[in-house]
Amino acid sequence: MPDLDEERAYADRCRDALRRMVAGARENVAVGEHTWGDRYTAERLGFYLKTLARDIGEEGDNPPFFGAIAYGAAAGEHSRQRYYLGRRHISDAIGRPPLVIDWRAPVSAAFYQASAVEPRGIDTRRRFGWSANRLTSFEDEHLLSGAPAGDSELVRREIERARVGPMRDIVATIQPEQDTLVRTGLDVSVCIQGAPGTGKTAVGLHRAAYLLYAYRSRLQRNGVLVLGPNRAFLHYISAVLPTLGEVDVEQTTIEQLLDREVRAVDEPAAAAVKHDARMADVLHDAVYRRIGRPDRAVVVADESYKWRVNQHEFAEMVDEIRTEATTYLTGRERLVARIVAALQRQAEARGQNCNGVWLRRMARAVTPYVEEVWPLLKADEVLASLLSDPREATGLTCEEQQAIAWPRPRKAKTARWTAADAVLLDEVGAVLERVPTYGHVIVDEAQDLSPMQCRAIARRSDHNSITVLGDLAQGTTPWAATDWRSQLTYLGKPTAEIVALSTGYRVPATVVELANRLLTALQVEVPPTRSFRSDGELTITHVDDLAAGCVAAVRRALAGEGSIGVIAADHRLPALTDALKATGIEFSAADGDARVTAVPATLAKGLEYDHVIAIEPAEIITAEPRGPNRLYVVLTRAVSRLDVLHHRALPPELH
Ligand SMILES: Nc1ncnc2c1ncn2[C@@H]1O[C@H](COP(=O)(O)OP(=O)(O)OP(=O)(O)O)[C@@H](O)[C@H]1O
Repeated sequence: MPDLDEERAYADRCRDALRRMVAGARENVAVGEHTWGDRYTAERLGFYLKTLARDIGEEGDNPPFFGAIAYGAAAGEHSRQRYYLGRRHISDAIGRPPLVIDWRAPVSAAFYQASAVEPRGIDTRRRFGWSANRLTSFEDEHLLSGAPAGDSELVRREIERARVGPMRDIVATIQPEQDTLVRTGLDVSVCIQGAPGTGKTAVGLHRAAYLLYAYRSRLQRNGVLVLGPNRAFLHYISAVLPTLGEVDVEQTTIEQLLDREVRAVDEPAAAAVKHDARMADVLHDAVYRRIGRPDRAVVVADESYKWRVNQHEFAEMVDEIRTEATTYLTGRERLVARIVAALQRQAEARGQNCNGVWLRRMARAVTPYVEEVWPLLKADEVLASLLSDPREATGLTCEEQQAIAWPRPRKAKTARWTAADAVLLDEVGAVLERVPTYGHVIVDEAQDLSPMQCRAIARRSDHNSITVLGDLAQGTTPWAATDWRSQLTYLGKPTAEIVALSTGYRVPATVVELANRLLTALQVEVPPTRSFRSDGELTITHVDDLAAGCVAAVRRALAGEGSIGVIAADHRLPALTDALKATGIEFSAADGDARVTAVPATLAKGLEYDHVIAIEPAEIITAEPRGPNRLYVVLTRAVSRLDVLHHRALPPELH
């Protein structure tokens, strides 16, 4: 294997080749703008090139490769071959073997999966250490020698490094159990139950990148959707996929996906009913109840003739289509078409020429008859009518009907929709007509979704696969799942495989041990986390004044490195941020990028900070019905250090 100087020379050669690739591609864009006439493609390519240019130019901290594998003599087609692995494929000439192979290529899988027990023909696995953009070291594992490999120091250092800024990719250090999930085929739906910091989000994002590489043409049309819990989370993860060269993945929240202006908040009792699975039948009924029975025949005058479908035949058509239609509006269109076809048969029997113009005229003429029995509906009108008078919702109890009833009837135009209404509107919309689907959907923090939200996701992945990521112990919504099988059923994938991850890469062992003590209070069956990390620090301090204690803790934390997150019950946070402001400490909100971030407990999910200052656990517990779960989330955000400050008594589990 080459020595360090030779590896550095190889890295320079790769950088030069990458620069030439960018220059060549840029030229292609310039040419493409004139010849393709496809502005979209040129734009996407331009965006891709900018990312590429930024990676090798401005950012400069993305090494061209992170690992290499050298095969032994008895490795078939790979015999004595050496491959370098990087975030992207690099080649210096067409027809020559690439200098660097994309981490997603089939040959790269061996880098992640090979072990001393199962070397897969690999003689040496080399991991490279970089500092900024300089190759500083490498570490070899000789897998064929049969000696058991110890833990890689470079992997440990990467996992234990202090965190700053947004989430980074983990391509250099993906662990074997994670790699298996990342490389699961496009046709397979999988559910990953993982304790905090086990890399669920990382696995989900890398799976998106892998699928786009391995199944690009199949995914080109429908795309990949990543759903996260809130904007702060999306901000945190937003850089990972672009760094991996994937800029076309839609990353959003379920609220943004449903795209409704939310102008009101439901009482808890109303929200509970609206998110209940029975609402699917209630809404289906509310739509299909509008279909009536014809009370007259269809009669259409056509020059000197009159074509007709008698009342009985008309009623039969309605009944038949009602049972076979996939959606309400296709049913309506089919009814029009069926009536027109009946008229056409009569007209043709009389020698009429039934061309396109004639057919369209007939369709217009029969529409008023259809409207009487199968009226055109809009989702917001259906829901406004139901919420104005929910007595027709026979699947609900009287109390439930009252809980969702508006105080006075309203029209759709003046309705002030809530977040739960947005989900119901989507459901009604789907009863009316099909929604477009994605090629693959990745759902993070899926334990928090209600049955109705799950259905909204299920219909967007109809006939396609999904990746479900979550942790039952971190469920904080009133409808949070307590078992995955039923959640998967609502998500339309009842038989998806459930895989558990329990090695935590974020939270150090001392902090994990504290958080694990809460598990018994959470009433869900999940294995406790095992931490990969033996470093880290935990302090629990009683303070007389929370705000003053917080300021002092932040000051101490600022003397070290890494990001700092102050997390407190939502109603406590303003007093703390006022105190930070008064002392001139700069900080940002949960979706900002300052070194200190002030985070309400309800937004902490999915985020992580090098140093977390968690304020008053007892208050976090009492702030909401699932307070213990929220506290579990808060305590597991720390990467290197957790300071717990309390004035009130600590919750008994934490003693
Ligand atoms: N193989 C790995 N190599 C390096 N870092 C890793 C690896 N796996 C996970 N991490 C890091 O551990 C941290 C936690 O990962 P991630 O946020 O994906 O976990 P999670 O299971 O989604 O956690 P939570 O449920 O608490 O949101 C991240 O900083 C991630 O980059």
